[in-house]
Amino acid sequence: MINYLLASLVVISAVLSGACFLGYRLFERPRHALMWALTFALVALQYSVNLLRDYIPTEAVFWQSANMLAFAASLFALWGHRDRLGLETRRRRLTLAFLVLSLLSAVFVYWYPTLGLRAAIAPAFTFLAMTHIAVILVREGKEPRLAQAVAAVVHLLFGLTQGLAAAIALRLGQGPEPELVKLYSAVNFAFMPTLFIALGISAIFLLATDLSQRLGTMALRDVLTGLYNRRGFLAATESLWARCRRKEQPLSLMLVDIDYFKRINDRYGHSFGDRALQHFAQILRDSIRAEDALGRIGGEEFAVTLGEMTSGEAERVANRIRDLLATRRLVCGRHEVFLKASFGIAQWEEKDDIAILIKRADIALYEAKASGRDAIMISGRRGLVGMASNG
Ligand SMILES: Nc1nc2c(ncn2[C@@H]2O[C@H](COP(=O)(O)OP(=O)(O)OP(=O)(O)O)[C@@H](O)[C@H]2O)c(=O)[nH]1
Repeated sequence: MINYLLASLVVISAVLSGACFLGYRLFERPRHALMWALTFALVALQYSVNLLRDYIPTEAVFWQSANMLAFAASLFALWGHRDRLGLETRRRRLTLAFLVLSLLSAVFVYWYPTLGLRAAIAPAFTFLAMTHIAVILVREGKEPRLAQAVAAVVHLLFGLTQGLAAAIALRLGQGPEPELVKLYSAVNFAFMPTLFIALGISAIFLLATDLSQRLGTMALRDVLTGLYNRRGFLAATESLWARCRRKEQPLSLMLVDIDYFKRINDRYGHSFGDRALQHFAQILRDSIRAEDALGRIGGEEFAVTLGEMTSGEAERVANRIRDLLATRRLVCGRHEVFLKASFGIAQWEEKDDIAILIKRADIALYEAKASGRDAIMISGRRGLVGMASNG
């Protein structure tokens, strides 16, 4: 009966390892997926060692190999979770922990054979590792939190059963009490396998939620600059607009288009053109507040929605951008390039919806371009408000 259970646990661990490995291969190779694949592979080996116990030459070899596999599995699980949350982990420390634990196990297995200690050391360490994972999942978790909260609970419960198993193993080492043996079997063969499967499922859920979160972000972001794309920009503008309307505050929308960008591509190449777009995006980022909406809505066309700002205040922002463009150079080999841009600004009016607001900013931008470029034009105001002297 126990052998059947162990055999199914070998298969389940192998399947979980395969699923994590697939997650690694299919979902842009997150390193933690690979570590979890290794964790479950090591657990599969650990259950195999238990299953093949009768074929292992000595009890000492059995305990030492089972313990070392358990230490390695817990350490890889821990490393994977820390890696996923962006927490630094020193490989040297992990190796050291593995060596010290293996040595300690060897002491209880070979030099001072102590049944309780050699059986308790691995679950005791797993308890510590799982509790650590549960704590960092709660403390350092990122949005959305549901999958992480579930994983934290499962890790904690699994850790607690391991802690309980360790405590019972310690007591059993002093003499087999029938009640304790029963409890030990219940923990090892009923709770632990169930929680172990839940643990595997929670890992797969984490990988899946991370992926869907990434896809959601990618759908709203421009890959080259990291700014919003048109869709993301419109969504961010909608919420800014709703907030300003509620608070009866002004709002301005600014379209910015790099001048003669085609020439940059033609002269210095497309990849330099890409760098120029990133450079331009950074200047825009540095010129506005975090709560403003900023997007790249076309090839070399950008848009900024400035909450609680009149068109006059938006004009000051445009001038700040022009100042930065004039001072921050781009270098391509021996060449220095300074970008220039044209600006169209429109302030929201009662009758406008977002489409009309954008349309008005677009007409102003067109006029700025038509006037000779490197200029700022405000919708509804006659004439240019800013134009470089060497325009
Ligand atoms: N490197 C690079 N170039 C791009 C990208 N998207 C669009 N472009 C280029 O941007 C250029 C836009 O050219 P035009 O629409 O003629 O605009 P322009 O040369 O800036 O002229 P004006 O806007 O009228 O001042 C084209 O050469 C596109 O190939 C991109 O992602 N990377």
